[in-house]
Amino acid sequence: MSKSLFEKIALVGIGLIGSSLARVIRREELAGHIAITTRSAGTVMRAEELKLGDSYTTDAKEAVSDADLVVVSVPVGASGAVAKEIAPALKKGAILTDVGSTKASVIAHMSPHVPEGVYFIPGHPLAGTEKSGPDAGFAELFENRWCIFTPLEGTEPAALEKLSDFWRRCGSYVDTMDPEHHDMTLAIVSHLPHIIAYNIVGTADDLETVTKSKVIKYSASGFRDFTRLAASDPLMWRDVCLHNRDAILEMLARFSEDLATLQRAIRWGEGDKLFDLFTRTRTIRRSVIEAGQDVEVPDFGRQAVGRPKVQQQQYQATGVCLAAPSRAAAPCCPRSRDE
Ligand SMILES: NC(=O)C1=CN([C@@H]2O[C@H](COP(=O)(O)OP(=O)(O)OC[C@H]3O[C@@H](n4cnc5c(N)ncnc54)[C@H](O)[C@@H]3O)[C@@H](O)[C@H]2O)C=CC1
Ligand SMILES: O=C(O)C(=O)Cc1ccc(O)cc1
Repeated sequence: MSKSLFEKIALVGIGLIGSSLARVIRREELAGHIAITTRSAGTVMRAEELKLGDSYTTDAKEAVSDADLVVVSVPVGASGAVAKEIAPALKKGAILTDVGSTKASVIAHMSPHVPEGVYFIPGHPLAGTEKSGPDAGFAELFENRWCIFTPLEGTEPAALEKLSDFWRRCGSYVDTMDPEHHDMTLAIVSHLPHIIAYNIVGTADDLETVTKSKVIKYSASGFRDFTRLAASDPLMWRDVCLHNRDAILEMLARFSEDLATLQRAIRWGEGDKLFDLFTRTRTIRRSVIEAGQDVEVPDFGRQAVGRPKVQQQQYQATGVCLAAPSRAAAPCCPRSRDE
């Protein structure tokens, strides 16, 4: 039997992401021992019933002691408190990582607590669903998805390589970005779609009761797609909004401007404008489908460390540079460093 990648992995938080990790770690034999901890005794019990690990405790310090890899999978607003709690028990030489949907704020809240000799490498698997809790996870969640690291300056290359290897063996492609670029990118490709979904479903819910029953009854697939996103965990998304505030506000401002332009085109019957926009966006959908799961996130100075199949069509099709302060000022994206 081949030796495990890590002798002991501690999973702090055992919801959708933590339990999916537990399942894939077991399947791929990535750890000699899986220690599971979360703050609620009921959730720890459920994890044990599901046989997700080898040991179970609500005592986070006990779970992380002697662990070679510690993965924090809790709502981003709780990451600082969790880091503070586990810090004294972390082993010298251990890798500490997280899976939070925002990165700059997680780094700000976790890194002050990380002891000397522990390698802290923030991460974010771009994989998930609208479900939460230990029953919702599945071993295939990370397959053919990106996992982005936002390493701190001076990160030990061997530790980054080992963590990259871990995520590759979970089925993911790995990449690095700086935290601000990550947060800006995710604001448009993930956070805004969720906010729009929460808003449109809320608007429908605010309609008069008679109309509302019709909305539910006749909801077309477009509205149904929004209701899936709008069913995502409220606490997790509250935290994402509060912890990626600036990037989300920037993207919301651009979105609102574009929506006002669209509104004006509809009001004034500017059919050509509508047709042109709808044609442009259709090409994006086509390149997303063509690219399958290997869709390239917009390039913000990315450095490939995994095995990404780089797909530039999505960006090339649009020419939209999300990183630029204004689209008019910088109509093209910087090219990736490894081109
Ligand atoms: N749900 C998704 O689709 C994705 C989520 N993420 C990120 O992964 C992290 C975890 O998300 P999920 O697994 O979906 O959430 P979840 O709600 O399914 O699980 C969260 C876990 O954290 C624990 N927890 C909650 N508050 C805590 C606290 N104050 N202290 C200690 N433990 C606490 C809960 O008991 C639970 O075990 C979040 O930071 C989220 O942003 C990343 C990618 C996708
Ligand atoms: O369910 C969906 O469509 C998602 O987009 C899941 C998701 C949620 C949060 C993340 O940080 C990454 C992925």
